[in-house]
Amino acid sequence: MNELRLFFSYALQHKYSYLLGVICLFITNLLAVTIPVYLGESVDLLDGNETSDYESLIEKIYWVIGFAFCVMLSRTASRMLFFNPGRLVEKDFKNDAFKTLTQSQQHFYGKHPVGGLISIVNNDINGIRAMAGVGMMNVFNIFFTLSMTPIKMWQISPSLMLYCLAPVLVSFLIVNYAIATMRKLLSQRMRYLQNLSTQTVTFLNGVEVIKGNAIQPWALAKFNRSNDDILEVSLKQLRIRTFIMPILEFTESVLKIIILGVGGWYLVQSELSLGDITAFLAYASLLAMPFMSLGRLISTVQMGMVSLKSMGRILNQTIIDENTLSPSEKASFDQHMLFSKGLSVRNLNFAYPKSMDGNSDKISENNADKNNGFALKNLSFDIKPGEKVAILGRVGSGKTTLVNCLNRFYETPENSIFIDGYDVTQLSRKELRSVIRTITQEPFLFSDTLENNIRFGSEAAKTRLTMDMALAQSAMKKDVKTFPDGVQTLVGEKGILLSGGQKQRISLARGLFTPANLLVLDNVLSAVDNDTERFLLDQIFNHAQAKSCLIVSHRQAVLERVDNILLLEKGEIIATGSHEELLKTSNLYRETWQFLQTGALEEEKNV
Ligand SMILES: Nc1ncnc2c1ncn2[C@@H]1O[C@H](COP(=O)(O)OP(=O)(O)OP(=O)(O)O)[C@@H](O)[C@H]1O
Repeated sequence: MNELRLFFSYALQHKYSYLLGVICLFITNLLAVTIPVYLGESVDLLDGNETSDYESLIEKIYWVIGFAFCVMLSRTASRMLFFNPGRLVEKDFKNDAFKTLTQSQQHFYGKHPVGGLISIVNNDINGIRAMAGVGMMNVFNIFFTLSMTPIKMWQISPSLMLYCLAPVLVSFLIVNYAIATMRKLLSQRMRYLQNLSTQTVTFLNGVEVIKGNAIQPWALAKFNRSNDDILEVSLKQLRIRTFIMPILEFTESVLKIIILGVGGWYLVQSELSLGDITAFLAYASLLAMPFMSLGRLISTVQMGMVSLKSMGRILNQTIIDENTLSPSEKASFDQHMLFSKGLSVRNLNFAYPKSMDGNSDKISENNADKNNGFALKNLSFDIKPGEKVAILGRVGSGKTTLVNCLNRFYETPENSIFIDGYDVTQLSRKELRSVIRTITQEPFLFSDTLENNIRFGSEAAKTRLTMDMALAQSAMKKDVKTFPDGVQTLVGEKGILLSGGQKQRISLARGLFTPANLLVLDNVLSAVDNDTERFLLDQIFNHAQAKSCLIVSHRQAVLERVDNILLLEKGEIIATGSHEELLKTSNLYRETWQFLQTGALEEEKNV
């Protein structure tokens, strides 16, 4: 969607408010151009110096006061009627941007760093708000003033009006040139703000690394450079802005001089009265105002367009997340019965999009060298209800990639992964994730209480576990007793107040708490000791609410206990079978097993 379409798809939701605002602006301008008529007539009455004119003068003064009061009311109303939608449009854009960001694919985040996205939602949005509020108001205000004021001036003296037009046009051309320069600076400034925000997020995320390696001077220098860029461009903007306003004020003064000079000449020639000149002077002020607003309007629109372009990068992503099964499939589809036959993977191939250069059609060179560009190649296997399956493979063999394809964290290829025969790409992510629950390799905790971190995403009504049971099953009960506020303890940003093992176990508790048919555990037991590991495995295998389990692990205790093992090498399944079968059929498995046993013996000796 182009920028203007995107803008109007939001702004037009408030069309009635805008419509009322336009009516108020029309009334405001009509009254504003009527006041000089009365002022002129009053001055003419004064000029007449007749006692009989005094009553008419008082009457006209009352009219002027009345009109001025009405102008005040209608202008206030018009501002509210335009500014409120501006705020509402801002809110809607922010909400939709956040919603889209929560559904964006992983490669989107590869192209757009989080800091930059935060800056778009927090800073760039101001441009859109201004365009929807003050911008929209100025469009109509300028149109009414510039159409009504010259007509009134023309009615008094066409030639004097043409004289007045000349300086206005000259200043308009100068201002327009200045504003064209502003546009470049504006988009530069937004880019710099996004850079600074990205740097801030990156540095704060890695603050421990910065402190640990004593590289504060390096980080500070980088931060300062970005900050200097912003300062430089802001100062340039400021210089142009401070130059525009005096030009417009100067134009107004020139206009008045022309009116006094040329109008004075017409007065001497008796072509105009003193009242006409007074009215003209009042119109000159009215005319200068829209030209000032015109400058502001152009810059508001330019800023808005730059902001809409940034926002469009978020909102214009095509995220299809709905059930797209055919009508006949839908007829037999029952969400509650899903996974009654289990999961099948058939000839699954997957290549990462080339993320950093923005060309998502190309595959990642990282993998291309190793496996013709594919991180997963021709994988086929099944997980039946109740079955426990393990994935074993060297570092970088594609284990996490497979996990992320199963739950569609990545854009899973069509016709490759099926649940009960339904292609997972035709199910909504919500449907899919109510069946497959994944606990990722890097546990992520929200800055909230421990209990909330476990409950997040669970539908309380369905779970048969109490918080106490979830804590017991994830071996967290003892730890929680030592926390000052038990399960209500705040865990800090990303769980900073907890140990690595505690974070892993809380994330495991989160997975166990919410029922699912297939529990996928991606290397989640790496930070726990052997005894805890055995305890956790017992809980997972015997008490988990899930019917089936897929565990990425190279732990002996896992490999011995699962029904089936998939041995991955460079993205391909090179052997599959139970532990006993693989010991007989796969050299690599046998070697790995011997290596694991040696490692375990060493560990025991060290203990
Ligand atoms: N986001 C990504 N973009 C491009 N390539 C990636 C991305 N993530 C992983 N890869 C590459 O895909 C391959 C498989 O990675 P994956 O993370 O699936 O391996 P893994 O078996 O889980 O490794 P580990 O045991 O270290 O977790 C690796 O070559 C890796 O460099």
